[in-house]
Amino acid sequence: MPTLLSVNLNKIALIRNSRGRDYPSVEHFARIALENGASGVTIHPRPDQRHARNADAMALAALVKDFAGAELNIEGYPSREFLDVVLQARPAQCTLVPDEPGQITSDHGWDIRSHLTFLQEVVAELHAAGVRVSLFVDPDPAQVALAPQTGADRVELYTEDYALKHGEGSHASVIDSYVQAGAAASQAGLGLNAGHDLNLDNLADFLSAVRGVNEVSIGHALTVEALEQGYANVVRQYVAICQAAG
Ligand SMILES: CC(=O)[C@@H](O)[C@H](O)COP(=O)(O)O
Ligand SMILES: NCC(=O)COP(=O)(O)O
Repeated sequence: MPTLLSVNLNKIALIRNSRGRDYPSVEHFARIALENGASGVTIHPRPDQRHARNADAMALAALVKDFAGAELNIEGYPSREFLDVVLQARPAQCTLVPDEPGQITSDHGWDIRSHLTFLQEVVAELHAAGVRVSLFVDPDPAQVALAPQTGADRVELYTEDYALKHGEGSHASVIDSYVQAGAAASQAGLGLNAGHDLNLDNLADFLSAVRGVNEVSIGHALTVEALEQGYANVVRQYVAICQAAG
């Protein structure tokens, strides 16, 4: 089962918002990503709409229908406003992230035990709308083991710590936590996603160690790498790494 790539378009939206016009177009780069082998696209519309906006969710939900099998993944904190956007867009997947509104970026996974009833209610509402649900979690087997109690379909391993250590040449010190968390997902019957700060240098090592990853969602590094190498070229490189991982 190959790992699928979902391209996060947040940073395209960030550049777009800096001029108040639809340039660059999020939809244009979504098409480039999907035309070059990505299996889906991701956005994370935050409360302040600093980059991805609620309207992008509707536009991308329509756009992915032009590509057989392509999926939209909408990430975010399940506020009422966010859930209403997801219910209107009806993406294939919604990834629930425990971010506070003012966070500069996502930096932790759910404490499932202390949010269990809330997550159960949110998952049930999204399932009723036919949306697959993934929970953003730290690489902690104990958290992963709790995830089925929420009704969620998948977990997404938060990979920033791995990425930072890989950049320092010391990822061996943390990779086992991801391996164990991935094994816990498999034992719990959960699908396994991963994301945050993955890049062209660290992705292959992650996928060779953590087996059975269904989907990686990548955006920040991909966008920066594309500034040097071209968007289509970088997407194709990520797809090749995912396919080589088997
Ligand atoms: C949940 C996660 O780790 C990322 O997908 C997040 O969406 C990144 O958000 P920013 O692009 O706002 O940093
Ligand atoms: N869920 C991770 C994601 O969508 C993109 O994270 P990043 O590659 O922008 O760090």
